[in-house]
Amino acid sequence: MPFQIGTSVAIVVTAYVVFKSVTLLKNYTNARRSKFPLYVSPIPSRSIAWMILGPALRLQYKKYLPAWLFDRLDITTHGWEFHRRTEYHDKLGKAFVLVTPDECSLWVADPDLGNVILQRKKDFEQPPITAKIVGLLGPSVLTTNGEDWQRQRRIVAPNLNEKISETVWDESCLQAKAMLNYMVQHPGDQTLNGLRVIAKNVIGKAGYDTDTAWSPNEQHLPDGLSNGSGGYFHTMSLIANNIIPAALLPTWFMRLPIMPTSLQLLGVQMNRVPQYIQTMLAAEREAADEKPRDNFLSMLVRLSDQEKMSSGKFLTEQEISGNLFTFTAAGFDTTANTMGYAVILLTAYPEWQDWIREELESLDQDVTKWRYDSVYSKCPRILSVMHETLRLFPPVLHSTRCVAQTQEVADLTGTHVLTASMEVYVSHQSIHKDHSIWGDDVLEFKPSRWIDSAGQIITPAKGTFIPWSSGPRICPGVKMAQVEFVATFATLFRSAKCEPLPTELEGVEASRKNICDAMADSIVKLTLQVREPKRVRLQWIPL
Ligand code: HEM
Repeated sequence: MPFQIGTSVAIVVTAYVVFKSVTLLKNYTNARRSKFPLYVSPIPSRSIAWMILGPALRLQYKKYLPAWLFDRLDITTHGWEFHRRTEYHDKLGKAFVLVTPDECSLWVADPDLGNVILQRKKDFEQPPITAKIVGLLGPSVLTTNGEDWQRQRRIVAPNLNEKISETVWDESCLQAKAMLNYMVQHPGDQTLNGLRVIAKNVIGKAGYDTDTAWSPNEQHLPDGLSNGSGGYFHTMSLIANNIIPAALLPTWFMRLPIMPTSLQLLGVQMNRVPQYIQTMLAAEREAADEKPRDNFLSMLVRLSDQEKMSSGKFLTEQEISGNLFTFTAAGFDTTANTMGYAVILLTAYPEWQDWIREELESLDQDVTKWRYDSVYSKCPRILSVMHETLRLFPPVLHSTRCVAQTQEVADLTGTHVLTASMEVYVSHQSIHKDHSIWGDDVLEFKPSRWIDSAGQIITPAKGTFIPWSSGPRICPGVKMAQVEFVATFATLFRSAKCEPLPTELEGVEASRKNICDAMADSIVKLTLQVREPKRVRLQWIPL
């Protein structure tokens, strides 16, 4: 019997190794045609086990493996660019092809080539892996291509334009004021969580017309679970924190008693999503009957009317679910993490707090008097803090595309043929850390690099600053995120300063180093974030 089990295992393992060797060879042949430099790794980079365990075990295998082996593993780990910056590109070139048994992917850190790829949306499409991961609740503007993308983009983008700026501004100021009042009284490890609460509540107000008072605990189950939106927001936050298992594991599997409690909760909550959406849409229909409303959710309700199909402006039920997820999770996680990194950077390098305060001193001390029209444009230094944070810590590390049909691209090394189904990653992170673009102080946090002699924000050369991607699929939430960031930071730093909170055993300098170390220990979940936010202990001191 043991012999039979042993033989069966040996047969399965041999078949797996042979199969992966064949696919590796096939991908290698495909990659060679491109004439880009090649880098080969034997790791099955798309296996669920590796996608979940790879990033989690990175520090262990870094410790025990020789550098040549570690390098081959590390490049297949999602988020490698954050830790390795331009290292692989320095060795291999500004564009190279990674070959594994599961993928053949072009990595681009050349701003000109990246720009061309992101402009050619028909030649370089959103790949199936994006739909698999970010489309877990249905197709959306982020996951589709061709006519489906065009129809959804025309519907979604206009709802994120200037007309919501005033609401976003007012709500961000209100939320930040409440958070500051709490933080001044409660120094400790809550700041990053508090900023997530702001981002979530601002999306709630701007997208769903939902008023939620700021409260310190993002993770606690909100009272409104039964009314749909409370439970929905809570689930979006859980998914954002566990995107890979949420996308790749079936919910029945997550709910097994042997699974960690956090995964079981995720499984239960994900099963409830259709019910939450139905409740939200029904409540919105009722509210709209009384008084027509103008927000993201009411727009979805209007377009869910299938009779509109003939007008070409409609969304299917699945698309409503998918776009709600994209709008909520993508919009909130990106902005929340950007704000988190910016607070850490300003605390680690306090001279920049003094620099932004010079700008803020001209503003009324009473935040409730601030109006978007008159105050936002007076804060270019705060916007430059956002840009500098996004340069160093872009929440989305790269734009992902795939080659739909054979394409040609050219760079300084010549013309290259790219064959389907090659994937393409335009690396925001590696381009943002390139010293030939940004200078020798590339790794320094220096917001003043964004301000020209007239005190206005500098527009960098095409393709060199792309935290929001570029081309026709550029993030439609840029303005919303900027308004939210500026309102929040103006409110926080107009009346307080932020310092590291030392423990009894460490001094201020040691605690400053501790928050920098916490920031360096980041991980990609839905977007880039500090692995252990509770390590960031801060105190807010009123001025
Ligand atoms: C700092 C904040 C943000 C960053 C860094 C960011 C980044 C990005 C990036 C890089 C993409 C393009 C991905 C690709 O090329 O495949 C994207 C797309 C998108 N973002 Fe954002 N985003 C932010 C905020 C927001 C907000 C606040 C919203 C809405 C509430 C939003 C909604 C979207 C949507 C709908 C798309 C899909 C666009 C399309 O494919 O046509 N984002 N975002």
